[in-house]
Amino acid sequence: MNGRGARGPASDRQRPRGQRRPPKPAPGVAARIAVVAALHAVTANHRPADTVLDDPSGPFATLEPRERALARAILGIALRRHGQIRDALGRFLDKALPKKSGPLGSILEVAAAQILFMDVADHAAVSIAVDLAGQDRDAQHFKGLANAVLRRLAEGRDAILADQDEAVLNTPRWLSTSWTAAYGAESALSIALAHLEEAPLDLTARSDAAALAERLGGTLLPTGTVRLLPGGAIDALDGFAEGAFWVQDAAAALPARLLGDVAGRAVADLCAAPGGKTLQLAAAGALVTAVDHSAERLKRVEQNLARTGLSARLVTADALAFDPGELYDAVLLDAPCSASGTIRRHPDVALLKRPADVAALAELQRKLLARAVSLLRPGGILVYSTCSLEPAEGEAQAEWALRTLPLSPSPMQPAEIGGLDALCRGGYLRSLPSDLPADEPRLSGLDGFFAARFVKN
Ligand SMILES: C[S@@+](CC[C@H](N)C(=O)[O-])C[C@H]1O[C@@H](n2cnc3c(N)ncnc32)[C@H](O)[C@@H]1O
Repeated sequence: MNGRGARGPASDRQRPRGQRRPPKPAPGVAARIAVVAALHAVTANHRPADTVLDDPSGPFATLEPRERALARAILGIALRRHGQIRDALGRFLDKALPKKSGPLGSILEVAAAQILFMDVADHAAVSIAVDLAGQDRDAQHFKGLANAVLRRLAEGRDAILADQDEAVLNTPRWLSTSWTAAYGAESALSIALAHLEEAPLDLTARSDAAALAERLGGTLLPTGTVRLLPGGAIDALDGFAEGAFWVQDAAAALPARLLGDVAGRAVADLCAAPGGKTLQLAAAGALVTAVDHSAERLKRVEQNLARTGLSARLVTADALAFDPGELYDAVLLDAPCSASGTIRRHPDVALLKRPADVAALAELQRKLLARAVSLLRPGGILVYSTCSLEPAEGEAQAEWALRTLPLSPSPMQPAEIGGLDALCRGGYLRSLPSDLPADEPRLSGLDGFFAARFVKN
């Protein structure tokens, strides 16, 4: 969006002396302004939602906690149900919106997210949207259109929702084609449906997972993860400040465990930030060297280590050029990937990623695999993992590594991951968002993850 009229009020410092403070937006309006800007940043400027949410000069930065929580909820739905929202709006638009309509598209989508999927009064969603359009130089010409479309949407809501195929509409075709080929039509559908639910809050305990589950009233999964319902401030949870846990999806916590007993062993954690696996390895007594090329992201690892009282050597470097002059007992390569396994947690991934990204990342992953092997002593263990559902970033890479690099397979056993047979596919770890179902959808599922273990010849 061009932001005119949709920006927050100027700070007191910037305001000329004597000028009156502009009126504070009515409750809920600041949240909608921020969501419109954030949605536009994702869909038009292709920025990952997390970078927009965390941007200190971004649209969420000045929101008060209550507005922020509302804005996050609306943005989450607008991204997760983006295909349905666009389909629904399209039913009332004869043609594409004019190019010179400013943030009108995002304003309509944000209002539609509320009308279709949230417990918000229709008239409030419509009137705020029309007001926001009115405040923008370009969108103001379409106030009438916005009003008419959104009113008709509210009237037709039930019939539209009954008519839509939510799994199809919210899943890009190339992803459903890939999942159908890899896992079958039934599983592809289950994955798409799992993506419509918010993911649970998963925690890894620094030491005693059972005690942490009891302390927080969470569920202890067979894999050792403590699971809570999503929502609420993580830093307000009992034990956060003292570093009793860190946030980590239950599937993301499995690859580090495949390295076995690492106490006293030299382990390189390549592509380590924000450090969930570094913390696991350090907590298990490994001498960890955590490598990431992003100094910014390594700061998060540093903060997490400080909070949990754990230690690791942090190295800012391109893993492809990392040359420590020593060999490691084990290497964990949690490679950069399309992240298509994390769509439940990051619904923007479905909107931002393209098949070409998978191809480019697969090439990088092979280079990183070769580098990882060169850092291992003979007999050392390599675990390669990605949070992707695409076999091109998982199984195909493991098969390539076995054909090309001095590696032997080391198939994993279900007992190593809490006895979850279903996740042990062909000796590899392969989790799907539809795995580990529970009665409460928001306590169900896992990130889509792949991991393979090898021994260096
Ligand atoms: C999937 S994330 C890693 C998540 C992390 N292992 C964890 O458990 O928290 C991938 C990371 O790879 C890093 N990365 C990407 N390319 C890299 C490279 N060539 N060398 C080092 N790090 C790289 C990114 O900065 C990012 O932090």
